[in-house]
Amino acid sequence: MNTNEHDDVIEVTDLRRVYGGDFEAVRGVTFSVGRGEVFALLGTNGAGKTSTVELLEGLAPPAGGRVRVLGHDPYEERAAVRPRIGVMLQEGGFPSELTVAETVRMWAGCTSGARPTDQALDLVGLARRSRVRVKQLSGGEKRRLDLALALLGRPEVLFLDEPTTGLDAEGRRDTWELVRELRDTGTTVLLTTHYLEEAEHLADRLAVLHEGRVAVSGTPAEVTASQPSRISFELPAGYFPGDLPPLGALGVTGHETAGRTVRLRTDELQRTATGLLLWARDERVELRGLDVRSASLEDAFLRIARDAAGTDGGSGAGAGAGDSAGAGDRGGGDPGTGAAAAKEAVA
Ligand SMILES: Nc1ncnc2c1ncn2[C@@H]1O[C@H](COP(=O)(O)OP(=O)(O)OP(=O)(O)O)[C@@H](O)[C@H]1O
Repeated sequence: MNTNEHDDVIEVTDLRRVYGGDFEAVRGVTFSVGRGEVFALLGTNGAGKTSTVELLEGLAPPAGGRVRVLGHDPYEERAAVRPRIGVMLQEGGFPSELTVAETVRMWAGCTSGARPTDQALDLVGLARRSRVRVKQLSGGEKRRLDLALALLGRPEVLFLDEPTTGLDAEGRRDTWELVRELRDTGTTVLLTTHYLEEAEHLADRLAVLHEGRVAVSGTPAEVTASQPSRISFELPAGYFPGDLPPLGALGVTGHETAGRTVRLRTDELQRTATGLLLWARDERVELRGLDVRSASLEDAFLRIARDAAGTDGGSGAGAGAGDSAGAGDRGGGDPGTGAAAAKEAVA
């Protein structure tokens, strides 16, 4: 048994899952999660997140590779693992005629060392709704009830499959706060999410899955560091792209122009921004609409989706084609178009 604080509580090595004998939904996934860490699995629809998490929960045996949760095989040694984990599935499926409190009490009957019902409901902000029938709860309240049940046995490891889907902004923030509190008291949390800001706010580390494989992993900062920062502005009246200072000398790695809007990519945001502002000062012009931003997790995520969809003859996905020239490379060079399309593909 793991007792060391720094032990990996979850270890996944070359994990595989096959459906119907020939469809490989999980194709060699490897990652580990340390005690007290929040780890997020992100990915496009159908990337294999739920398929992976179900193997960690011991709901099915893997087709290949190895899973250990708290040092045990969660499928073969289910009895050793199950009492120490909490699971919040995507679909709860409770009897709809029971009240909220009755549902918790029923669940508590199958859970050793369960928290008192009031405490469990209080944790997720459902105490006031304890006498309401489950069928009368809103979608977001049902997600909270799911979470209360997952927390009932004071789990060492918590699996949360899209925990905030259907919650309003306040409910989402409350859930994040709760997850942080649990993490701070030593609970290990593995969550899947479609919300990139959720991963950015909550996760100590994350992995982005794509088509059953880990496309990128690391801390949110590490993952975003692999993406360029962006600067955009309107060309001052009477100026052409060729009038700008030599962009390569400012650290610009790519640029495109759409109408009067210039968009630059750079790995050296401060150097590029400084050079541009000094140029504007010397020219005595204003850079209207100036927007300077570091890469976000969303940029990294969209790039993965875009790369995956990038075999369609070079439309929005080929925004890099605009890297070579200053003037006139518009249309397909508009990264907004490509990003929006990619975002739709992953929404
Ligand atoms: N029981 C099943 N039988 C056959 N194929 C399945 C089964 N469950 C999932 N799949 C397929 O396996 C792939 C991975 O599905 P999975 O649900 O793990 O993805 P996901 O990343 O959780 O997706 P989402 O974000 O849409 O929930 C998909 O192509 C899906 O259609």
